[in-house]
Amino acid sequence: MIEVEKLNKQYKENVIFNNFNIKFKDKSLTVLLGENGAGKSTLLRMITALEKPNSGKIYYFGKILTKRQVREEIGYIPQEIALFEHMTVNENINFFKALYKKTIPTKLIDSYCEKLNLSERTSKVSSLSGGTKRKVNLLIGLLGDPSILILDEPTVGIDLKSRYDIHQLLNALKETRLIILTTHHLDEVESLADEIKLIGSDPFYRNILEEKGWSFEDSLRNNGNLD
Ligand SMILES: Nc1ncnc2c1ncn2[C@@H]1O[C@H](COP(=O)(O)OP(=O)(O)OP(=O)(O)O)[C@@H](O)[C@H]1O
Repeated sequence: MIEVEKLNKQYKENVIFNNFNIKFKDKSLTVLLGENGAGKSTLLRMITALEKPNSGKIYYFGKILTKRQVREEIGYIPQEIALFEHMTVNENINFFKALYKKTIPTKLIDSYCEKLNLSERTSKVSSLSGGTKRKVNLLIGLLGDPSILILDEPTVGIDLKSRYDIHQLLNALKETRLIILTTHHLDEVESLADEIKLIGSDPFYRNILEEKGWSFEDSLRNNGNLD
């Protein structure tokens, strides 16, 4: 479980979170929904210890962790693809593997690649499609065997088949870990979400979720950040 308590975050005069509380359950995938600028990426970066809140606490499985412990516990897959383009997929895997204290065995990497339909392991990243690059980006985030996986729009701008492959793997992974994901795709919400948390103020999202009959938590409103 991740518990965010009384979190405050502002950029100069721009208040993003005001005494904000939210919880994420273990062994489930939570989708964070909200319009552009709602604060989804900011929240994920604070959970990942890449950014500091102005005040507030974040508990990971009941404990406060140091920055280094957070990095060991979390696999963070950012919106931007962060790979070495001039290296092959396998060379990227080996490079990033070397940065971790503990890593997953080669057999598990092979099995993740199989689930992702990722066969171009000896090709240079620069020659890969956008969808395949996103698959490799996800794979890199898994190398340290994280108990928490955080993905910021992992399937943005890719074809349906690649998105399906990524969904297959995420659906298998969520059985054993805590996953938080942001997306703007409703089909992604439908095929992946165990929990939906809305953090935007745009009524469009609220209305569409109600129309679909999906249960969701209205996080900013529950926290008194909205009227
Ligand atoms: N480093 C920063 N400096 C100043 N303002 C920032 C910074 N990062 C984010 N913001 C502001 O914080 C707000 C929330 O941004 P954030 O990127 O978290 O939104 P988001 O919900 O992830 O949006 P998107 O769906 O577009 O990714 C926005 O108003 C943004 O302009």
